[in-house]
Amino acid sequence: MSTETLEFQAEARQLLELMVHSIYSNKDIFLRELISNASDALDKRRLAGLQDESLKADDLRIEIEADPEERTLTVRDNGIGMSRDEVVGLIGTIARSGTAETLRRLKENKESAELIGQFGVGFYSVFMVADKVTLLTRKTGETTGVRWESDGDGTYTVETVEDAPEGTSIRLHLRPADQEDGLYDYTDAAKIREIVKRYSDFISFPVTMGDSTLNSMKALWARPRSEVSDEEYHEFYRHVSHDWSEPLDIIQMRAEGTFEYEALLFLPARAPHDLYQRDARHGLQLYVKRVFILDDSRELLPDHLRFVKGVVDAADLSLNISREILQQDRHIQLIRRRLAKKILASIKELMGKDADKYRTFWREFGPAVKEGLLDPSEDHKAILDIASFASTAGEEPTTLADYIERMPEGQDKIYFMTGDTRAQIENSPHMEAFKAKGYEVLLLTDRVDEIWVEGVREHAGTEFRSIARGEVDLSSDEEASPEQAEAYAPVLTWLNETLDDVKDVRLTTRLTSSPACLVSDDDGLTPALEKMYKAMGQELPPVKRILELNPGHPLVGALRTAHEKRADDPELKETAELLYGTALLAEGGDLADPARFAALLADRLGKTL
Ligand SMILES: Nc1ncnc2c1ncn2[C@@H]1O[C@H](COP(=O)(O)OP(=O)(O)OP(=O)(O)O)[C@@H](O)[C@H]1O
Repeated sequence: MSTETLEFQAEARQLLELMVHSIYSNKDIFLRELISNASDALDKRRLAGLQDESLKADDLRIEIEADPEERTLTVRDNGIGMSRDEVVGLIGTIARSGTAETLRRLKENKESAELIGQFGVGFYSVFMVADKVTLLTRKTGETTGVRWESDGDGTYTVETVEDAPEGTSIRLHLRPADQEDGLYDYTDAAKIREIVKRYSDFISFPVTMGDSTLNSMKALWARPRSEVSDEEYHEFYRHVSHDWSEPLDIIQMRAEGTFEYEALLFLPARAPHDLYQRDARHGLQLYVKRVFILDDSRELLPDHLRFVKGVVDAADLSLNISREILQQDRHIQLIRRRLAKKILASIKELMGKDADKYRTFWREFGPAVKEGLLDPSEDHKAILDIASFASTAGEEPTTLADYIERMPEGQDKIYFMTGDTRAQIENSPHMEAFKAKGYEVLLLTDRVDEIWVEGVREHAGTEFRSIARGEVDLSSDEEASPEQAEAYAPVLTWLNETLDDVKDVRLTTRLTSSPACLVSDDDGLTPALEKMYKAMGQELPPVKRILELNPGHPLVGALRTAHEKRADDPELKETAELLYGTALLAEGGDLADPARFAALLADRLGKTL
């Protein structure tokens, strides 16, 4: 049979290069990766046998064979195997999105181990310890197999073979041991045993070498927490998540009664790069009575908790359950609700017992968790209980409970403003009266904040209130007097007619130092929302806001007087435009016609000199 020589895809080649010039000090992990892959293949094989009588599988196992003379190590499984196309597609390429970006960062970065864990080097890690790798595989149901071979340089060969056993065997031609470089003698039985025990003890198939079985095969989620070491949990976490960093928290639960299940869940310590990509792989592994059924089961978690990793083992589901059924199954919906509740409760506990971990969690996953506030069927209180927000009270984010606790006499609302950056909001004119009064304002800069504040009205009995919306209701000593209102009525009416882009013009006590600001109606769209809708392709009539004027500002006072004296002066109209433009700029908004604004301003400045 002819042998074909193919090139690794560019990104795969870069990753291989990193492997060959080994960026890890711990090379032992190659074996964990091989066993992990073999275990996944066996899971699939077992399931195929359960779903189709004719494929019944027995004696599923992983065999390790070392040959000190030849300096080879072989890891063999009788799992599902790979077709020729799969070998080329899965081993020769890295399909995961974001790989190029991650590789670029890896090259520059020292936190490489953590970064690389985000997409898992998996199979390629063999090139840390081997200078030649031969993979022989035959997929269940196919008659011919494939031999794949590579030295870890830019190319590999594939050929069809007639007599391959079902499953996959991977033979490593080991590099010479070099203890200083962390490269051990991987034909040494004691070393192999140590590695398997340490990293792969929980694997549910026997891992054998000669006559002995090296692992205990105990399902971790079925063991009491007190009997499992942190190290074992962490290894298991790596197996299910492909993430090399340690999880922030471990959540275990068991439901007994009419519908029994066990769950072992992990909160990761960092967000994967694809957390906000629709088609990304998220979700839990589903087992039925210790048998692996499905990977990435998003149905087991609400979307806003999609980053949680782990396993659910349900006792009463059918082994034939499909994703489609999963979506509608009443029990699954029940599990999802219970898991969500338990996860939020665990995060709340984490807030109390380890503030640092909680802060890391919220920094990484807060924006995702807040998506839950967009779903009316979710428990908003439970989500807001574990949320924190940037605030004018200090550099550190605050919880709502702490905010409410700090509210001074007279304040009865949770004030917030949304925007792109903290600085932009803090310097916005809307803030002035709140600063003056000493009222704390939450600074909401995540995109999702723009949306949830539209629907969520209160927390723990205290209303939310945007400081850029509606009339300001701060009880102020400087309320506009009836005389003032009367004096300003003509100029306000005139401004309203003159400025096409505003829906109303009124006086405010919101401002202390700026002349003007723009606010949305109580039920009107905000500019950020308008932008979002437009980005989604929705046609909207232009959204108009209200121009609020500070009667205490000299410019506003002078405009009123000028209007009284010479209402027809065309320059007054330009002043009105400048006033509106300034209000827009001050909040970080975009002018419709910046060139015109600049020309008007330059003209005015010229006249002052
Ligand atoms: N022993 C095996 N039997 C069957 N398929 C395998 C085997 N080893 C690898 N594969 C296939 O090759 C793919 C790529 O493996 P690789 O280890 O590089 O990445 P991965 O397992 O998908 O991810 P990670 O490395 O993050 O665990 C696997 O997803 C699997 O489909």
